[in-house]
Amino acid sequence: MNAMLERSHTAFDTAAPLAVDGLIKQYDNRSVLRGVSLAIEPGAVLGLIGRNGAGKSTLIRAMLGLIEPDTGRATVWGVPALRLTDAIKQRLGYVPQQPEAMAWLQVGEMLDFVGRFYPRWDAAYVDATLERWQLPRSRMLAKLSPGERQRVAIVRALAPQPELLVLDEPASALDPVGRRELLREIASRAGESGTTVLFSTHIVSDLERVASHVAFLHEGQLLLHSELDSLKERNLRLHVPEAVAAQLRDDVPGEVSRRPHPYGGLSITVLRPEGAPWPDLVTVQGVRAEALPLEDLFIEVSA
Ligand SMILES: Nc1ncnc2c1ncn2[C@@H]1O[C@H](COP(=O)(O)OP(=O)(O)OP(=O)(O)O)[C@@H](O)[C@H]1O
Repeated sequence: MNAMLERSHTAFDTAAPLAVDGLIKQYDNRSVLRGVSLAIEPGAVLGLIGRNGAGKSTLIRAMLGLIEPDTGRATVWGVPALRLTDAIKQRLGYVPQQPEAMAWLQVGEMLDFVGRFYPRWDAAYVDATLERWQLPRSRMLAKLSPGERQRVAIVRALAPQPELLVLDEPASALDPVGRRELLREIASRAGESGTTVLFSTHIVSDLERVASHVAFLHEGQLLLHSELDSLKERNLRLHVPEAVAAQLRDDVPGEVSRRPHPYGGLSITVLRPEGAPWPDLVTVQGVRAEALPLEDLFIEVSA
């Protein structure tokens, strides 16, 4: 696997809505997070992407102080995540991957109960959304389908009008219509209220629809953290004909991966650092260049 390609922020940014530095976490002597450092800018919509088991939920839980890392630190607006005050908790909304059941309550009872703890609780939003999603207040939480339970968890997280919204694979149990609606809601919260959003996913198209930034986690390491548009502009796959490939001695600057091209020569993926020029190879006669779809770029980066 490639060494870490692009570290995010080197300095620990304590003013950031969410920041982690050097997070290491092991379970049963297996490293799940291997030194993750990341800071999320105010107003960013960060899509955290990675394959099953990459460590996304573990990272999110450590960022919010729900688990303690073995090493490293996490802060929420500069406050250590393991010691969040009620005032900080009121400013953040969290949709866990598996929302807690509270099975003995009805939908409306649970939301009314939770709402009492939030000064900015938007009861009108709750009523309108429950109606739009055809979720009667009188339904028992225990009897909801996983998708319905996820919708209730989303309402619960959004109703306090949080400044920071953290969603762990929020769309996993939603149907395509629900997923689109949720993504629209995330985009409008970010656009209109300046809400900072972190959401994890393994669906690249969801990420492309709403994220301003992307972080790619692979086997517990953060391989990429970038603005989404910049990432799209900075990558190229180069098809290098055999005659040119034979003369290549060293790695190409920004090289991410190289493999034999099915029709001869080499296929080299390049990720140009921010502000750096393209490598000279791009202009060599016979070399063809194409931008990669993000999904392919993630595969190359983790190859
Ligand atoms: N409490 C735990 N005890 C033991 N192992 C754990 C625990 N929590 C997570 N793991 C392991 O850590 C690894 C990362 O899990 P995590 O849930 O963070 O991944 P993920 O990227 O969110 O995966 P997915 O996309 O499948 O939800 C997995 O191999 C998982 O089995």
